[in-house]
Amino acid sequence: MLELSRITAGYDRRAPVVREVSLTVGSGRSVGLLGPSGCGKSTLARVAALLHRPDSGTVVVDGAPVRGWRHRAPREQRTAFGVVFQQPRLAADPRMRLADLIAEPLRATGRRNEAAEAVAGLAERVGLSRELLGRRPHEVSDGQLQRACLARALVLRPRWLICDEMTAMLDASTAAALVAAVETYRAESGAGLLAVGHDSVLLNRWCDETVRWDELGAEDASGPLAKDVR
Ligand SMILES: Nc1ncnc2c1ncn2[C@@H]1O[C@H](COP(=O)(O)OP(=O)(O)OP(=O)(O)O)[C@@H](O)[C@H]1O
Repeated sequence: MLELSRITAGYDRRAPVVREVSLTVGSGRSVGLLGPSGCGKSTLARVAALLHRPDSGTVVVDGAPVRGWRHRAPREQRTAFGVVFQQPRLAADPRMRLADLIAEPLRATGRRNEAAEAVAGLAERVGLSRELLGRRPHEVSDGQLQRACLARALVLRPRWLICDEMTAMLDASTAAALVAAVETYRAESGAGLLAVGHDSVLLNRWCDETVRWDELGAEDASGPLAKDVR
């Protein structure tokens, strides 16, 4: 289970963009989080993925409370998450060939020797040809680069996937292919998913449940209004 409780987070402690928000995703479940641009979805997604330390609130991952974010998170917790962002060009080192980009988490965790086999399998899964694997980000389309970013998110076989507007910049067929690749992985691994976006048709079709940002609510003196999604 991924449990976010009373999360307050942002970029200025005096003006947080996420206030006392709670959200729970059951193990192996998929939850779509819908909300308008700028409401704080990405910030909450980054807190959930242990990439952004909240000002207050708690995150519990599969029963273990999170005590540190980013490099302060223990490796076991950090690598439980695969994350895909909206803009692949901001998420990819422009100097790396796609094969190295996909393998980068393996190298970072001392498993370089598994790279060749893992990259070949994942490339097929996300629909990247061998030829594309040898190219650098500026030599491929946004959709091709996002395919590589999804492969990178899957390479450590995470128990949780956080997809933040993963398909927002993609054409319909690439979007469908990436959603299918996520669902194939989830079906075989039992991984849970938090998918953030503003496309209710897509998220309703993709996820077990969807929840709107305004339904997450804030908590007030009379107790929690937050909606749990299990
Ligand atoms: N690095 C940052 N520094 C300062 N403010 C930020 C930063 N990132 C986001 N913000 C601000 O925090 C607020 C919430 O942003 P966030 O990206 O979480 O929203 P969102 O709901 O995901 O929006 P979108 O759907 O447009 O991506 C916005 O007002 C945004 O301008």
